[in-house]
Amino acid sequence: MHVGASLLRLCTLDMAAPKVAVIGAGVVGLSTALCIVETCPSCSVTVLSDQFSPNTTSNVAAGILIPHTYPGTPIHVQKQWFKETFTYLFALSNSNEASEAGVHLVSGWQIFKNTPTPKEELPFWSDVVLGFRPMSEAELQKFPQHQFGQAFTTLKCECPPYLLWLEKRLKANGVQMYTRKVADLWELHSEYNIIVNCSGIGAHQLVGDEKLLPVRGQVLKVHAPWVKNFIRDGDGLTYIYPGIYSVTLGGTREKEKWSLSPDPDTTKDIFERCCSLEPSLWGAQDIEVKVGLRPSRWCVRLERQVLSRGGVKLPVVHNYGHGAGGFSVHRGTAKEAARLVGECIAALQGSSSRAKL
Ligand SMILES: Cc1cc2nc3c(=O)[nH]c(=O)nc-3n(C[C@H](O)[C@H](O)[C@H](O)COP(=O)(O)OP(=O)(O)OC[C@H]3O[C@@H](n4cnc5c(N)ncnc54)[C@H](O)[C@@H]3O)c2cc1C
Ligand SMILES: O=C(O)CCC(=O)C(=O)O
Repeated sequence: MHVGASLLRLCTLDMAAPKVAVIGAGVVGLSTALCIVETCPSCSVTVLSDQFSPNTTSNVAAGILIPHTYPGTPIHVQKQWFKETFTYLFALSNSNEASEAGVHLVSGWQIFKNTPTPKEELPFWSDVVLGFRPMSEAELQKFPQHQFGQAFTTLKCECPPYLLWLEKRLKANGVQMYTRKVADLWELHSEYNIIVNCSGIGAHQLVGDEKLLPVRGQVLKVHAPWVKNFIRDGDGLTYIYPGIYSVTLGGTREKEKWSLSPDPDTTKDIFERCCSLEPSLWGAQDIEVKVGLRPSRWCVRLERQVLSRGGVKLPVVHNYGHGAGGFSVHRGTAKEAARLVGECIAALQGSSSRAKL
């Protein structure tokens, strides 16, 4: 569209009902869209995504709420994001929607082969999860290779049902959802007032973010309904997370690897590592292999940006780069993104009333 025509079009967009496009339908995009409609009921929100559940990275995740640390984000901010997410999902797990949303409490152990560092011994999230305490000698007898451990109760999302639950909530709030690959944020400027970028690893190409890199993860989903407790090796590589329908066994963390093809040798290695922690898993059945690319970054990109081209301005809120912890912090970052959308609306309303004078 000609720049002059788009300027005119932008001016005629109704600022009483700002049009917001959220790019991405993973846990971050859907929860951000939901927070926007909750905080700005007059907004008209549309989700645009080239893939929806079941074809997102978010579908591959174990969905456990155990934060990963973003070195470039202050710890108190990360704790706030985690706390808001935990509080939100705890209430959901305690409601009559818990089974549909696939959200439940799960108890278990994080174990260490060597004495942990002080940060590992008392992680920043220890007073957010429930009942965090050192494991007793009797509990540690289950893990003869490990010297130290922590017991606690946290939450887990069964990821595909949780994403569908979010989609259902969005539809009930009048949010439109369209399959569309966005090649350039500017292609949306004549239709929307504000763009919210929740494209996960897709942001590498969409906004050319070279600080955003994939960390490939392979996991197995197995049928082992007798496994009730989670087990996480403190090195973060080997984990067992029982869910409602399957147990997730992990994992791998392969930096800058883009392949989505499962690797059979890795499958065998993951299975053996998990069986050495929980020998009853030798009896597990129906092994399904999944691969996802964690959108990893030094810090989550959660900020406002105003793009400018030929005198036209396009407000953008970025919310991507959640790496290995998207489920753990999604609600907290979605709330902050919605607050930033509110700031964009206030700025647009200010400039449209100035233009009328
Ligand atoms: C094996 C594995 C296990 C994990 N386990 C956990 C866990 O237990 N707990 C936890 O907290 N985290 C976990 N994670 C991390 C978690 O999966 C991610 O942090 C989270 O899914 C990121 O969500 P997202 O919405 O940003 O990305 P995605 O789920 O990848 O969603 C991005 C969306 O953007 C869309 N998109 C991208 N580019 C474009 C474009 N140009 N135009 C239109 N649409 C576009 C995609 O189609 C997709 O819908 C795990 C990750 C992996 C790989
Ligand atoms: O690290 C964990 O324990 C949870 C799984 C996860 O977040 C991951 O594999 O990225």
